[in-house]
Amino acid sequence: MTRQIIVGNWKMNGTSRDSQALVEALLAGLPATVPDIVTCPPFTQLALLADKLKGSPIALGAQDCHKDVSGAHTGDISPAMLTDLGVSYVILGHSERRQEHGELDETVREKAVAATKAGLTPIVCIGETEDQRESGEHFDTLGWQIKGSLPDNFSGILAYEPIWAIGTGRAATEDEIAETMKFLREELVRQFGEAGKTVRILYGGSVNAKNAASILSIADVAGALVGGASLNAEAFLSIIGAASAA
Ligand SMILES: O=C(CO)COP(=O)(O)O
Repeated sequence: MTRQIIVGNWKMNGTSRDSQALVEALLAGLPATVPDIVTCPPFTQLALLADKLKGSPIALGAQDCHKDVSGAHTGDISPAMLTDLGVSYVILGHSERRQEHGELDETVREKAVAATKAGLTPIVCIGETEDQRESGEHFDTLGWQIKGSLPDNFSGILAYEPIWAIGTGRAATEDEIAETMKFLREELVRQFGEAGKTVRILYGGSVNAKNAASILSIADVAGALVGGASLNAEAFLSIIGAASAA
C-alpha cells in the first residue's frame, strides 16, 4: 500500500503568532506512526516555520511559485527561493489561483517543470465546477486538465479537488470520489504509461476530522489536501491519525 500523505493548505491565513502556535500544537500532538505530512503556510511564514519544523516529520510546502528562476517578475517567488528556505513541496494550479489569477493549464505545467527542476515536489490541482459535474462534463474537464497541466515525465502528486466541494462543507461522496479516482488513474496510465501507475492522487474539498477516515479508505486515494481543517490543530491531527490508520 502507498504511504498516505496529508497536506495542509493554509491559504491566505495566519500571522506569525498563529502559525507558531499551530505548528507547536501539531508537533506536540503527533502520533507515534505518522503518514507523510506537509504544511503549506503563506510565503511570509515559510522562513519562520522552516526553523520550527527542522528535524520534525512535518515537511514544508508553498502554495505557488513562478516558472522562472529569477528576473523581472514583481511580487513573484521562484522555485529556487523556496528550496533555499527548506521548502520541499509546492501546490500548483489550485482552483483559487486558476479562478482569481486566470492561471491556465499551460502555466501550471510550466510551473511544474520549473518546480521539479529546482528539486520541489509539485502537487498539481485539478477539479471540475458544479455545472460541469451536473452536466456530466466532469470527466472531460479532468481529462483536459491532466493533459494540459502535467508535464512529460511528471513525478509529482496529483490532487483532485472538485471546486464545488472546496470550503462548502459538502465533500464529494465516497462513490463520486471512487469513480473519479478510477477515471484519473486510467487517464494517468494513458498519458504516462507505467509511470502513471505510481503517481499519488489526493482528494481535497471539505475534508475534516469526521469524514477523513472514510475518504482515506477509498481505493487509490493516497491522501488528502486539507484547507479549513488544517488551520485547527485538533482537526488536522485527527486527519493525520486517520491517515496513519488507513
Ligand atoms: O482547497 C482546499 C485545499 O487546497 C480544500 O479546502 P477545504 O478543505 O477548506 O474545503
